[in-house]
Amino acid sequence: MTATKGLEGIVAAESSISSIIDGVLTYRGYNIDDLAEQAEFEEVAYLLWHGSLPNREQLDQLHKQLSDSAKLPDGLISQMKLYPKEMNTMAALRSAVSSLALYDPEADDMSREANERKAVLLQAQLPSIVAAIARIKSGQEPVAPKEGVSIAENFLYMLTGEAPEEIAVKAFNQALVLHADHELNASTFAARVTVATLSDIYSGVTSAIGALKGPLHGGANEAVANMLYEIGSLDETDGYIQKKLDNRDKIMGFGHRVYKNGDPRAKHLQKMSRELCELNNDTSMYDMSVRIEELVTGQKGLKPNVDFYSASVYTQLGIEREVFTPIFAISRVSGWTAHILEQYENNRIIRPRAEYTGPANQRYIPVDLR
Ligand SMILES: CC(=O)SCCNC(=O)CCNC(=O)[C@H](O)C(C)(C)COP(=O)(O)OP(=O)(O)OC[C@H]1O[C@@H](n2cnc3c(N)ncnc32)[C@H](O)[C@@H]1OP(=O)(O)O
Ligand SMILES: O=C([O-])CC(=O)C(=O)O
Repeated sequence: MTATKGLEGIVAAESSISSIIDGVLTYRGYNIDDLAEQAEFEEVAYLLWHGSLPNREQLDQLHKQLSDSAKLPDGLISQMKLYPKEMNTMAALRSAVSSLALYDPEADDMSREANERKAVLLQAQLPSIVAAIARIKSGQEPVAPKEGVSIAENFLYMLTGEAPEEIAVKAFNQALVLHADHELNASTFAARVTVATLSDIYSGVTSAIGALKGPLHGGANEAVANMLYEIGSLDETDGYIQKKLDNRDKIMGFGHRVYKNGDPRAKHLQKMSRELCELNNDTSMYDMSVRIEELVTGQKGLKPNVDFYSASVYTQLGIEREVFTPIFAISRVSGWTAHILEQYENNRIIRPRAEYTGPANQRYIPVDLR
């Protein structure tokens, strides 16, 4: 038995949710480019869960279900207020989502209907949790969700307490669409491994959040923003990046296990980043990002992934860096829950083997004789 490090190239599940073939990403057969330009995030969530786009009536019904479910249990808000102010926002999100199960009397109901209902509930409540965590961390009261508005608008409203501009809602909606699902990425795999033991959907999403937190996965968007702040200006960019390249350090937001010729989501985020920077009359962050791309792609052949330009997009929307990875989770929970539902439908416990590399034939010596 020989192990493949990082399971590279291993096909570990069948799935009909999203595909990456020859560098083209589709959700249920729809090209991500079309969805990014035209779809509302709620339509995409429906598509991932049900396999087809909703008609007007189905979409209206989903909007209503999401709106009805967006308010958080009072007990959860009280609990989040007790988290230390220095909390890591992804750790707080992980704890809060785990706690959500305690407030759901159907948490362990494994019927398809109950799990679909919980998928909608998680999709509705994650934005409310993330906005509440961000506000509590900065010493502000959480803002209750608004009725009858989209997830993108509601999240930006709950974050600031003010009605967001139309352009911000449009950009944020597009970012949500672009992050919604991505085949068997690490967090989705973690979710599937967890629920394949027939554990509940909350456990699956909690595992996924833990996996997304790492800087090699979703945590890279915050790490990119930290890098841009550390560099500070276009003039400093070449020196900073060259030093990292010479030291063979990783440059966050570049490279991908599957895409070797570029991530199809990055161009949309790059365009959005440029437009928002121009609108804000300050293109310095965009200019720095483009220069970093020139250097890293030029010297290492590595292309930006979804996390690279999303950092400047969220910054231009006035969002704090520590909320970037939780925002990823707000979108990806649609994909995680779709994969969890798919796993339950055709389940077998996921239990691979390890190639043993430790010592053999050890003799036990009692503790006082060692
Ligand atoms: C939503 C997402 O999860 S997208 C990914 C977000 N993560 C990041 O942006 C973090 C930076 N990127 C990386 O760490 C990696 O490219 C990953 C984790 C995305 C993919 O990892 P893997 O498929 O295991 O690629 P691996 O790390 O083996 O890279 C292959 C080679 O490219 C190099 N490389 C890969 N990414 C980078 C990078 N960002 N900067 C510099 N060098 C890199 C590696 O050092 C390695 O070089 P070597 O063969 O000389 O040792
Ligand atoms: O697929 C991956 O390995 C990481 C990724 O881009 C994502 O989860 O969106």
